[in-house]
Amino acid sequence: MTVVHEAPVGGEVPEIPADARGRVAELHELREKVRRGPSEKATEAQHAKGKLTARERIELLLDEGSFREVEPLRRHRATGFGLEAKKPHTDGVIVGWGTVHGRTVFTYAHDFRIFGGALGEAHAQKIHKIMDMAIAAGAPLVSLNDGAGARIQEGVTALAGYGGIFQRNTKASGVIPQISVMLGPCAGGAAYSPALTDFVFMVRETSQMFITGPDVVQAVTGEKISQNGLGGADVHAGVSGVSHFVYDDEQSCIEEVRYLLSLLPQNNREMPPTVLSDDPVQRRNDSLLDLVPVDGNRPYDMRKVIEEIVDHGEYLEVHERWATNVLCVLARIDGHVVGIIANQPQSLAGVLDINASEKAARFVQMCDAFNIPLVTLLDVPGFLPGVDQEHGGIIRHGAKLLYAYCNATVPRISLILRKAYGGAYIVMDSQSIGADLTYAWPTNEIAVMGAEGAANVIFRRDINGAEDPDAMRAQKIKEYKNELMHPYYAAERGLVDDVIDPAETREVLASALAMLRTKHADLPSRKHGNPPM
Ligand SMILES: CC(=O)SCCNC(=O)CCNC(=O)[C@H](O)C(C)(C)COP(=O)(O)OP(=O)(O)OC[C@H]1O[C@@H](n2cnc3c(N)ncnc32)[C@H](O)[C@@H]1OP(=O)(O)O
Repeated sequence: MTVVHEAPVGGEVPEIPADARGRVAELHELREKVRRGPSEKATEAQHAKGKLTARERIELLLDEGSFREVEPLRRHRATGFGLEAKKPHTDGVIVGWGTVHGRTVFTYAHDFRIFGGALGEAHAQKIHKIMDMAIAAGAPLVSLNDGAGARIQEGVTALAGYGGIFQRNTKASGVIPQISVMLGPCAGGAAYSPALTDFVFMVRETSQMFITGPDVVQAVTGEKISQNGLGGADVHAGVSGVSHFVYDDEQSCIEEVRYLLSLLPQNNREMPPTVLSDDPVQRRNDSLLDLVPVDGNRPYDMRKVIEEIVDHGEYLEVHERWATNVLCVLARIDGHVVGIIANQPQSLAGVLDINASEKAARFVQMCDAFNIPLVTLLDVPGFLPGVDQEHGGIIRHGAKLLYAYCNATVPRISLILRKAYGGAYIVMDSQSIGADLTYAWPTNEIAVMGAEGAANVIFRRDINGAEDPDAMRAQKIKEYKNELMHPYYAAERGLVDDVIDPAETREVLASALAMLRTKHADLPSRKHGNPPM
């Protein structure tokens, strides 16, 4: 049978089957043709690059057999540059919804085999429709990106199509989770939309993101660089911070998207999904005493502390390779999702710098938007001093983290493990900026700065005028430590709610989180704040 839609432009129009059965058969034939896509050769070329087709990706993302496609028969109506003769069904993007772990998820996937996945008017309208549906239904949106940006032949209508996506990305921000999975070379608009979403996933070697490709870069600046060198997965996961997660292959990448979705609510009116945990909340954390050295200058791996505290030691680390001096992870305590922000003493001693501030600020903001309580683990020597940092705007970037915490209305608990100095102590969810509960281990030191630095400033005259300046300095450091830097100084003033045995950490956090589950807090009515972006 010849499908009527086979030859829409010119040529002889085939007969429409007269009976209902014939028409149904025609429909199935058409569906099968659309499902197969443009050609076997194009599919082979996609596979040869180590990439899956759009439909294969959707199958990996969604629960088996749950995908319902929208507008599979859509075609563009553009003219010029030979487009009249090239009108493939789907117009290069497959859109629809299905379920992930039984919950509704909307998705769209660029089909690189059609116009290199480039976005034209019809293609854009399909994405707009699915985004509107996701917002209306209050369900997450996952984009599977493998597209060359604006479709060059369609000019300004393609550009306008991107505008509509950006506008919807922004409207959906903080309303439904938006996840961008980068699975091919994504240029121009195809890179900007992901930047507006909550999470960006990339795959090594096969995915790239850039505003302008290597050829344009070379023409404008003279710099010669490969696609991966300019905007590959490792660059964006480790240098620019554009990507939150990076994987070696598409299968493991998409599997992790499913895991992330299991930790997020459907929308901002829901709580994240809880599970029944068989990891007892009373489980003692005796190993923490040996894990964290008392000497504040000795490094250790904060990930091990997190593993010890959370259910079954399981967590998902966001931005694992970027700004490694701060850790941002999603995990569960007593089956309930929490967002943990922690200094990492084994990277730059856990200081806050420009990138760490920005990373943590975005994470705090995301958690607050999606009703995920915050647990902050402090072991911070301060903000990183230096000309580069000051000139790079550490004040402005550090303020982002301060703003994000001050603005967060979800339950907020902070725990000071060892030291918390200066502005970094205030910023990292101190009681004074609105933490609901603040705890400290008996090893904690909260102060404006370390004792050595403090003594050099406030006892400078005594030290310089002494017969033995070194002995005087040592004495003054000791005095300062004994007076101000003992664990109970803050507790006596009510600035920490309790000093706890490290072995009780999990139990204390779990009970505080349980108490705060019914917390309700409102911010003053306003159009929106004016954060230092
Ligand atoms: C707002 C904006 O989005 S501006 C950005 C506009 N987009 C761009 O500048 C990107 C232009 N394209 C490219 O640089 C490259 O095609 C890449 C890097 C994306 C992919 O490179 P390759 O993997 O080598 O694929 P290749 O270049 O062969 O493209 C595959 C097909 O898509 C087509 N294609 C690629 N980009 C576009 C585009 N933007 N518009 C229309 N068709 C395109 C190609 O003509 C080719 O078609 P064919 O199979 O019929 O020959």
